[in-house]
Amino acid sequence: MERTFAFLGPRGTNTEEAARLIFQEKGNRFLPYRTIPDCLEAAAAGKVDYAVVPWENSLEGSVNLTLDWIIHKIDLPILSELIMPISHHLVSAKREEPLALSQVTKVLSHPQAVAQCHSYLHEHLPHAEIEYVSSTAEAARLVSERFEEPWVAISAMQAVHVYPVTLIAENIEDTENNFTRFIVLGKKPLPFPESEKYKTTILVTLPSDFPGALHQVLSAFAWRRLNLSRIESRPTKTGLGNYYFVIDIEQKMDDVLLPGAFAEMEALGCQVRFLGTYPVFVKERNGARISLR
Ligand SMILES: O=C(O)C(=O)C[C@]1(C(=O)O)C=C[C@@H](O)C=C1
Repeated sequence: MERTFAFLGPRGTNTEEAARLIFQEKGNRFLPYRTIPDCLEAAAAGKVDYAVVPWENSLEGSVNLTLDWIIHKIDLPILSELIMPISHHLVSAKREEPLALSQVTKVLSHPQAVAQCHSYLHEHLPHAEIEYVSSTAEAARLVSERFEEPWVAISAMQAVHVYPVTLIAENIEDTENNFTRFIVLGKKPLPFPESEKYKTTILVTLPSDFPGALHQVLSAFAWRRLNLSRIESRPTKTGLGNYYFVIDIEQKMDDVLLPGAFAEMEALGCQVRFLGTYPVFVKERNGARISLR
């Protein structure tokens, strides 16, 4: 059965690698979209079956654009998560004389990628301007097109195979512990194999004027011994100081514990929105295959 996947493009992004890794079966089609909102809207409008987007990085934290779009703009369940190691590389346009770092005037990349390479940039390219673009592959594409400019891009290794660029420096991320979580969203369920690890993600809005509401919410999980792996607050966009809490619970939706916790929060006056219950897949660094954890 043919399935279509929107990914943050153009060709050669980390998101494309994540999408192709998790959906390796023949017949799947992967379509590049220019921005994260474009990917999510394509899946929401049924132009593609699924969207694959980044949503958290181990060095830089949440990809706020993904969170905000899921919260405010669309209503698509999260169907799975892939955790993938990320390496960044410095590339320039192919040129006769290799570009010396001292000649570089501008570094282009995605804001998350730049943030994951601050130490390298501080040490080796303190003189260069930083320009944020929509993805790491877009940075490589632009640098290759403007080959007369002394510009470099921070991009993934796949981009080196897609665009006419040369590697200048490899693995420039601040630490080896650089992992990004990608999620798959879509209306139709996907037949994933059983996994040892599942998560459930919810969005909680606290009642106003309720001192200690967050404490009460957390205790609804604590006394049921439900493990939380992330609590992220995002503005509701209704006024300064109003927040949603995105909460990842380390287990699959069940019939007893989670419905009980949600009912308890609702009884406190909280609004609870279910964002998905899904298997987690992990690609180990240097691991040829993804494993289930
Ligand atoms: O630009 C890319 O290659 C992406 O896939 C985006 C993205 C991100 O938004 O976090 C994905 C993984 C890395 O953390 C850096 C950039």
